[in-house]
Amino acid sequence: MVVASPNPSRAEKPEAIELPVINLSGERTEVAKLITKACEEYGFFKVINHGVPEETIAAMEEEGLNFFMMPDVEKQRAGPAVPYGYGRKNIGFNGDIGEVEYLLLHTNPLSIPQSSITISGDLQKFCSVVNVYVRAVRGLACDLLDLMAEELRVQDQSLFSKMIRDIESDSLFRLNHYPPSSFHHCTTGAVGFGEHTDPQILTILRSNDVAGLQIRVADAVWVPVPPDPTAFCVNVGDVLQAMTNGRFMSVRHRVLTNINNPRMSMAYFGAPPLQASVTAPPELVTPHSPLLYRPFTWGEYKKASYSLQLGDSRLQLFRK
Ligand SMILES: C=C1C[C@]23C[C@@]1(O)CC[C@H]2[C@@]12CC[C@H](O)[C@@](C)(C(=O)O1)[C@H]2[C@@H]3C(=O)O
Ligand SMILES: O=C(O)CCC(=O)C(=O)O
Ligand SMILES: [Fe+2]
Repeated sequence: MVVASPNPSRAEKPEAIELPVINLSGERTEVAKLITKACEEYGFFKVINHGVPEETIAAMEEEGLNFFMMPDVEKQRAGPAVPYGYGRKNIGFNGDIGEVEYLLLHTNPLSIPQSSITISGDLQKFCSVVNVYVRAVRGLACDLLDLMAEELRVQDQSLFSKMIRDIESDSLFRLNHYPPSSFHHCTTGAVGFGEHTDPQILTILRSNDVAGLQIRVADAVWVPVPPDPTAFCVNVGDVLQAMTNGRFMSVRHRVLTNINNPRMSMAYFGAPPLQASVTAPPELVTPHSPLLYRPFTWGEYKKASYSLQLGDSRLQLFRK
């Protein structure tokens, strides 16, 4: 378990930055401290001994790979991703493009497009595997959010987690597939998913054993996140930055494609219900740290996000 300490020269040496890896089987208060520190410093950490069963992960990975291996016509039956379904290259609705194909689903209830009768061969099995996986990673996200609330001394310790436990939660699940770059003379990959922050509360992400994810540290340097089959990556999203009154920061990240191997990632985006109000609790607002963002609903924030481009800093629009 290593947490890099602030170091003025680290911006010049990305390889010297050790991203936090937190062992969830450690002592509760110690784990809560490490998580909070990582959210303040990076808005990002990895977790190991997370409790999500290996079979659940393996089954989801298998379904994901089967889906992306299907012929284009079959995959396209699950599209276009407007707003949910199969998409390729186009990300969002404002001209963002990446070397990626994806399946984007709403989780409450699972939004499998009606026309995609052949998803992965057996639609019912696909849905059941996704539902089991989503339940497991949502559980992990809730545990992490409760630890954060505890360490931040927020009175209602389920303040964050209850938003994604809500039956009306607007959470999403996304499978991304990045084919290897075809530019043989390049040593670095193409942009698979351009730089952005995730708008939601918390993202629980994992990938196959192929690198590509990078996070932006100290607004200065892109740090590669090595793939790790035993870990989940956790991203702080914009809503959690607002709800912690700027104490946690939503992490900017991007994906570069690998020149030899296909990368597949699976992301759960824990979000509030559309009508839920997003603001920092009074415990995190003091004369020293006045309220940074005006209260907004998740629906309002989501609408603003979708009207902007991937890399835009949307929270700025809500600064007081
Ligand atoms: C360009 C866009 C794609 C995105 C919606 C947005 O307008 C800005 C945020 C993007 C993002 C990033 C995290 C998730 O992958 C995502 C599903 C989300 O909620 O916000 C995507 C959106 C998308 O691909 O539709
Ligand atoms: O593919 C990845 O590792 C990250 C994808 C991502 O950032 C996203 O889907 O929002
Ligand atoms: Fe993301």
